[in-house]
Amino acid sequence: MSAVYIKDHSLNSNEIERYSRQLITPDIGVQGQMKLCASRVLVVGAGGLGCPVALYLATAGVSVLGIVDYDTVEISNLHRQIGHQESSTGVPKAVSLANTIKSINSLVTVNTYETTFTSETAMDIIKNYDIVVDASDNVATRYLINDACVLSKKPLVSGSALKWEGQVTVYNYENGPCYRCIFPTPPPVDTVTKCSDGGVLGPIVGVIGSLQALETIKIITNNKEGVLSGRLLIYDGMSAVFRTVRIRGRQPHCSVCGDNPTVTQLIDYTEFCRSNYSEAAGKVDDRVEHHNIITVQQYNEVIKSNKNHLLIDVRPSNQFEICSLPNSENIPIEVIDKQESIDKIEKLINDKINSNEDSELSVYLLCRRGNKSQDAIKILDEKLKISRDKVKIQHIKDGLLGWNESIDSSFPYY
Ligand SMILES: Nc1ncnc2c1ncn2[C@@H]1O[C@H](COP(=O)(O)OP(=O)(O)OP(=O)(O)O)[C@@H](O)[C@H]1O
Ligand SMILES: [Zn+2]
Repeated sequence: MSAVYIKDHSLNSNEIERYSRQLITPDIGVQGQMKLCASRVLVVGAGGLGCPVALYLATAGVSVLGIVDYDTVEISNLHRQIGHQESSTGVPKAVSLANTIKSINSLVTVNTYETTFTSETAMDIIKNYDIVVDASDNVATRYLINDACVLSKKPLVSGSALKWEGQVTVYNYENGPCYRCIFPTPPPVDTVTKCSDGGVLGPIVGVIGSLQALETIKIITNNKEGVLSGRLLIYDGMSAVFRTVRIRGRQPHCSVCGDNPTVTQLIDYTEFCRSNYSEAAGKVDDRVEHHNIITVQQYNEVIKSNKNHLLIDVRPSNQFEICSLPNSENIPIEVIDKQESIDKIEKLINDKINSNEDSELSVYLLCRRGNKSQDAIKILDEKLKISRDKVKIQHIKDGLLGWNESIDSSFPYY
């Protein structure tokens, strides 16, 4: 499988001065620096991982850096995406990161792609680079990058981070496994926790992104022995523990890098993974009956008309504490099926009905994006013993993100 042959580039005095501390390092040397100064690396994602990766590769003297990101900088990115500034809010992330890089190392050529990396765009972009770094945040993009790397015979430096933990490995290097050898099928959509749901600490993505940059430097400088191929490095930031575990080698039956591959060109990864190329946009499909759905606009009318109703917010309590709509009760989805919660909901319903006897009571379920609130409908439909004559249960489509977008932009978006 793919090795990397980077031609040498003789160093000029500027480069010798700038990279002096690095080029005297054992196993780098002038030869290694010459390789770095001739190398071309593509970084997909200019977020939490992509910022440290691109910054360290640029400062190490990579010749050409490609940066792909379809998104723009937001204030909530700045706690960890250290290649962007407050003044870049609203600017495409690829451009913002490129500007930061150029202000640190003007010797580097930065190509920006302010676009989504898709099956249509991937091969055309990748062909200009020697190595690809996956700094994205969603499963569809991970499979896409993997397959594009296998098909174009390029090593892939992969990283991920969530909460207090992160992982790094190198795929498709010197006959090592690819991402599909380890994960032949995508995980069920519901089991994927996202940074925007689970949170992540800046220093965690900083550590993982730095390790990705280091693996890339080892590949470029031909330090083959140390490359993290066939091994997975796991960092637990809370316990301050690094572990490296062996993972499966290349699988002869792998559908893309195996002996008789069935994937011989890029496919539709959004269909394959039943999710899209955007972690945040993650369109939520309607999974409940039409009469169980209310829009944020309709809920706004409910509030304005003072209609008797019960609002249950099913997000985790730590999210509820940050911000919530007025008069909402927090019963997290994780515990809503417990008898204690059901009893509590029945009591809340009865209290509301008794306070306003002749009206029908609507119970509205709310979460961040309108996904878990649909699960809650199904659970309550099954568990609530209370008569449905006077009680109607609905979920608020698009959840609090929809509320922020369409009703109240001052409601914290996070
Ligand atoms: N297929 C893709 N094409 C281009 N950029 C992508 C693709 N998939 C993911 N990205 C980018 O990768 C980056 C991942 O970084 P990260 O998760 O730290 O950022 P984020 O999406 O801004 O996070 P948050 O969830 O806080 O909004 C994002 O900037 C995202 O736009
Ligand atoms: Zn494989």
